[in-house]
Amino acid sequence: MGLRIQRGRRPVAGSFLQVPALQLHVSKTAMRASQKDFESALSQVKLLKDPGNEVKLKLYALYKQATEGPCNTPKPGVFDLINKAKWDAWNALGSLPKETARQNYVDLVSGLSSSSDSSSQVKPEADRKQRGYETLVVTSEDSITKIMMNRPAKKNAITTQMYNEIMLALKAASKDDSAITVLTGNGDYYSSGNDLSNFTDIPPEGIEEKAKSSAILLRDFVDCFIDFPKPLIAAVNGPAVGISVTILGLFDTVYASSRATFHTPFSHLGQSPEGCSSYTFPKIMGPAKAAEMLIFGKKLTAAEACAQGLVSEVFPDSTFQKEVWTRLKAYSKLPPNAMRISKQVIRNREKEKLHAINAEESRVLQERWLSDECTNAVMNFLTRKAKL
Ligand SMILES: CCCCCC/C=C/C(=O)SCCNC(=O)CCNC(=O)[C@H](O)C(C)(C)COP(=O)(O)OP(=O)(O)OC[C@H]1O[C@@H](n2cnc3c(N)ncnc32)[C@H](O)[C@@H]1OP(=O)(O)O
Repeated sequence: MGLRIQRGRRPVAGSFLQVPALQLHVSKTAMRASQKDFESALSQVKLLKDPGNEVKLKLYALYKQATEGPCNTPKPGVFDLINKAKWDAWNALGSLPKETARQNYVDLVSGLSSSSDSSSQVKPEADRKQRGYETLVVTSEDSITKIMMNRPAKKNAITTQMYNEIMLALKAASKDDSAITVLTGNGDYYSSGNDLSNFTDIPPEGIEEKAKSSAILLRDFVDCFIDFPKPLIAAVNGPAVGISVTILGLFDTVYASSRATFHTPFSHLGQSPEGCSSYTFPKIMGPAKAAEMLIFGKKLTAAEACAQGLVSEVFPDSTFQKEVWTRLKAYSKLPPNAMRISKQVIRNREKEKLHAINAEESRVLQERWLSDECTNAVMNFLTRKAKL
């Protein structure tokens, strides 16, 4: 995928080491908590002074998730208050992997130990923060779950790990007690789209296998947006490229900074539209405007994107954060069930169609990734010969 450079020879992992981007694939799993760390945290927790019910619930939930996986017991009755609170806390962790839960447990106990050492209280903010993500900052506050892409130095380019973490964060947000969910970016970009170095991490089975697994990842990723049950809002804080633009058609509301731009340079990259944009964009802006973006890679300003219906409202960059969050805090106080049901009424009849479109777009891209056009475009970027 994007690396069929030596014709007739089977590319192997690491066969392209002269490209500096390739040397960045360092596994971070070594940083995860071991079973020993976990056991030591379990002993340590008994020595702590009472951390309060909220923290105890969090510890309980992480312990259950780390040892048993996702919540697997029936919901206790409404009058069984204590067991229901415990069940809710565990269930809110969704499909958080066992090892991440174990790491979060160890981190939480270590934070509690150091704060009790210095006789200070655990800050509620620290408790509200959901940890365990390396490429995102995920917080829940004021009935809003905020998922912030957090690779500002790389313009929030989406690595394989980030795709997976966004899926996990969305799954957790779909089950937590927030009313609305917001996706945004840290730094000057919203996101520069797919991290092009994803194309360099070729498994020993070869590039066809890489294209296949990437198509599966893409399809799963987009499916999470199609199926997301609560109001989903994008706060587009700066320029957006590629897949970060296409999936906007699956959001319920899109707010943009006046500095944001919207760019889908698929033909330049030898690729084709994804994120259901081959369907949502013509529907939103009409086929002629959609073709200019999706076939010819026309970059839209925030004002143009708003005029064409892709963006709900544009705010001056200087007041973007303040105005957007004030608006969202007001929306988050609306009855959550009514909002969820309204979304279902608006979106549900399209769901099946969107899943079929997503499958088709992913299948077409799987082939595109093996093309010379795509290989050359990705190579040119990675060897610093080309930028958008
Ligand atoms: C599982 C696979 C699913 C795939 C789905 C299909 C998805 C398709 C798409 O999303 S297509 C869009 C792909 N994106 C791009 O082609 C953007 C490439 N980037 C650029 O052209 C430029 O970086 C820029 C215009 C976004 C910003 O330019 P500039 O302001 O001059 O900043 P830098 O180029 O210096 O960027 C800083 C730093 O970030 C790295 N970087 C930025 N974007 C990407 C990216 N998309 N992939 C990889 N790396 C990126 C850039 O290389 C710099 O790194 P460095 O500091 O040099 O180490």
